[in-house]
Amino acid sequence: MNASNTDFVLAVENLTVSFDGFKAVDDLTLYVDEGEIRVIIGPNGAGKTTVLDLICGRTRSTQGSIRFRNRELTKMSESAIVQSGVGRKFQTPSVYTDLTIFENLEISYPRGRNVFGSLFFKRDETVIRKCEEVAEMILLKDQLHESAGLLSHGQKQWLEIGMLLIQDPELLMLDEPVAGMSVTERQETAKLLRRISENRSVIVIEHDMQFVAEIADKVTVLHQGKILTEGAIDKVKNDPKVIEVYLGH
Ligand SMILES: Nc1ncnc2c1ncn2[C@@H]1O[C@H](COP(=O)(O)OP(=O)(O)OP(=O)(O)O)[C@@H](O)[C@H]1O
Repeated sequence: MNASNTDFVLAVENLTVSFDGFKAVDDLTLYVDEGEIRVIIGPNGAGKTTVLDLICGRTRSTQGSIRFRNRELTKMSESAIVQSGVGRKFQTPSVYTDLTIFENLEISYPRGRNVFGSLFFKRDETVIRKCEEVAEMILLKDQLHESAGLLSHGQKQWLEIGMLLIQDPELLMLDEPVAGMSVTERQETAKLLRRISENRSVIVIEHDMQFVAEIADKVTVLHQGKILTEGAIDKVKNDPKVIEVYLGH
């Protein structure tokens, strides 16, 4: 049986990308389950960000396949990948600081995204409800009509997650979501990701091992573009190979 036609939300198989002969991702195979939080860890330059870039279509693969709900993504445009249900958050928050939290969420609502959508965009009950629902999830309901510029760094990260959630992605990818956050914000983010994964899968790149232990269903350790090991956090953090190339440093 071809392993690609499975119940996995995401099936990455034999994925390779070469930059001038250098394989940043090298024959990578990984599968992500429904409702799973997968954390990718590994030393600098291991290829973690490149894997997310490949999945969201920002970087084109040299070889291999990426199937999301059994649809091949490697030939699709970035926007088609977003529309198929893959959301990606980059490291630096990019919220509109001169708009309110509500407005930030509203402009991210799928109908408002293209030229025609925004021309005919009407603020109806559905949109308002959805913005409120997402604001509650990201702990910003009480500040809904305040300026996003007043939010802390951590809250801006949550708002950006909310701007993705409003599009209802089935797979959400986050690059170092707790970088620069306070301890309390980290704990809240862990709870937030748990709530988010109740009805979608999440891939997170993270260095903070305490946070990884709190959220990960499964950890994939990348090293030189390949999987060094994969499994539950306890297995991974005690693996001598992982200690040697990553945790011991
Ligand atoms: N567009 C590109 N052109 C050339 N080399 C690239 C490109 N993108 C990434 N690389 C190289 O691929 C390797 C993997 O980079 P990547 O950013 O994916 O690593 P990472 O594991 O995310 O590291 P970090 O933890 O530092 O963010 C690095 O050596 C990087 O310089």
